[in-house]
Amino acid sequence: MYDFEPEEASCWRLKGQGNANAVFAYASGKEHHVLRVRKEKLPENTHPETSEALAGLEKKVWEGVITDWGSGGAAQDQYENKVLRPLLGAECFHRGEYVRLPVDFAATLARTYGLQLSQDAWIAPDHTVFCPQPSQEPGPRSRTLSCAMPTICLELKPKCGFLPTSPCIHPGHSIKRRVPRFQLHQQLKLAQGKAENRSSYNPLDLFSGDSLKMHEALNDLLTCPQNNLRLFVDGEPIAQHRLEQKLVEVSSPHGGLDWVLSTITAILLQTGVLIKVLGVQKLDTYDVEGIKVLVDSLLAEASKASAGSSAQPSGPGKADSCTDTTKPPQSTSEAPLHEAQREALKPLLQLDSAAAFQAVRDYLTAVTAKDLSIMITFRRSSRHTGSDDSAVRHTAQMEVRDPEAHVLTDGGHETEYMVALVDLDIKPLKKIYEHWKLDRDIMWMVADDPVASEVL
Ligand SMILES: O=P(O)(O)O[C@@H]1[C@@H](OP(=O)(O)O)[C@H](OP(=O)(O)O)[C@H](O)[C@H](OP(=O)(O)O)[C@H]1OP(=O)(O)O
Ligand SMILES: Nc1ncnc2c1ncn2[C@@H]1O[C@H](COP(=O)(O)OP(=O)(O)OP(=O)(O)O)[C@@H](O)[C@H]1O
Repeated sequence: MYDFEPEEASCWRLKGQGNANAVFAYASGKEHHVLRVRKEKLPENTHPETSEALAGLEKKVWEGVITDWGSGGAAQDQYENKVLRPLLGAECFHRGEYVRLPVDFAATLARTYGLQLSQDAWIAPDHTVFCPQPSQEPGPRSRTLSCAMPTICLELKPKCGFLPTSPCIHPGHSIKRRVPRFQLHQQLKLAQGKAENRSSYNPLDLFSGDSLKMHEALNDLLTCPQNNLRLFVDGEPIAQHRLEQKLVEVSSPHGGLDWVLSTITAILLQTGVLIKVLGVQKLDTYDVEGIKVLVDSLLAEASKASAGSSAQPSGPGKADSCTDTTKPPQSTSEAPLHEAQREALKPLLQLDSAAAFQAVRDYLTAVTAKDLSIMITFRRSSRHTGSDDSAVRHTAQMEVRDPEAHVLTDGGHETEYMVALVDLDIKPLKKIYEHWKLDRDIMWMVADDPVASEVL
């Protein structure tokens, strides 16, 4: 469908990027696809034997689910199809098609935007626009609502929507049971200069199912969007500092920000997408404090079992050179396991290998759901269709041709919308050690900072 000759690279415009991927839109505007290109990974600071042991364990953990770890995106495809789709439902899923980019094309794109890009990429629908855009020639799918406003896409990265209750959590970390992880992490981000202002956003409110609390959570995201709220207008990404102003501008003839937030809330409730995402997040039942110990023990067992192997008996948390030894040794995180944790961990460490691998898979799957984004794309019709809601819904269903679109009615107006989930990447096993270190750093931060303890 697309020509990936190097001279074609200029047709692709950077639309967004994260840690792991850069996303480009086709500049002609005729096509409604994005190219999501995997960034080149930096060389890792991990002991090679540890990496090998982790890679071996990772294959065992996913045995029977992922059968192809080679290049070509098969592992991600199998993860989405076999693990995520049954849990999250097919509605919000738009799995892209893997493409191996020619080396010259990837290099030209990388040079243009100053990025380090791999050749691994996916073509996916552009979720920030309807197909086709209102300004374009009508096509077979184009008999959509006549629009009074541009297409708005709000992208939410809701993060973890529940408080952990795992008995594997150190009693000294009980704040984790009371304060959402997002707010605890804010503390560390502020201290590290990764966030300029504290966000008051509370994911528990967004996931509450209570429209007033959801409205409030969305309002907090607007006030301080960080990387948890992004705006696209007619497919164009809007700079974070202009987000609120632009949203006011495009929505003011239709009820302004209040209408936008109510619409988003109604869409989230109508689709039930947050309930599904929360269900997957809750597969993290042991917390990283439990899962890290389980992975340590699985690595130790694998090391014992492989005769003659020189693999390290523990994970990178102990073996690599990233461990920060400058932190106070009296911290509960460096202390040996608490008696209560030891007790709580017993059943976990006695699981047979199939159940242990399932526990690790569940944790990793939950992490995907804690990191995904929800793209909500909508536009309001100029037509006033009367006040009989059932009649309106019927008419709307007859007229809206984009199979991805649904319709919401308010005050006789029709709002066409689509919801899509993005960033559904499988998380590598080694991430568990990164999560554990981050968790430890957050706990140090909160324990050591009297202001933090007071604010939280
Ligand atoms: O660990 P967290 O909660 O900070 O989440 C990371 C995100 O940070 P955030 O706190 O949302 O700013 C982080 O987001 P940013 O790149 O900072 O926008 C990534 O999404 C990262 O995932 P990956 O390494 O790209 O696979 C995320 O890592 P995972 O936890 O999903 O492995
Ligand atoms: N199908 C899509 N249509 C339109 N925009 C998209 C699409 N997929 C991704 N994007 C945009 O590109 C951005 C980066 O994509 P993505 O979240 O996949 O990157 P990532 O590196 O995996 O992110 P993270 O750092 O959170 O792990 C998204 O935040 C979103 O704004």
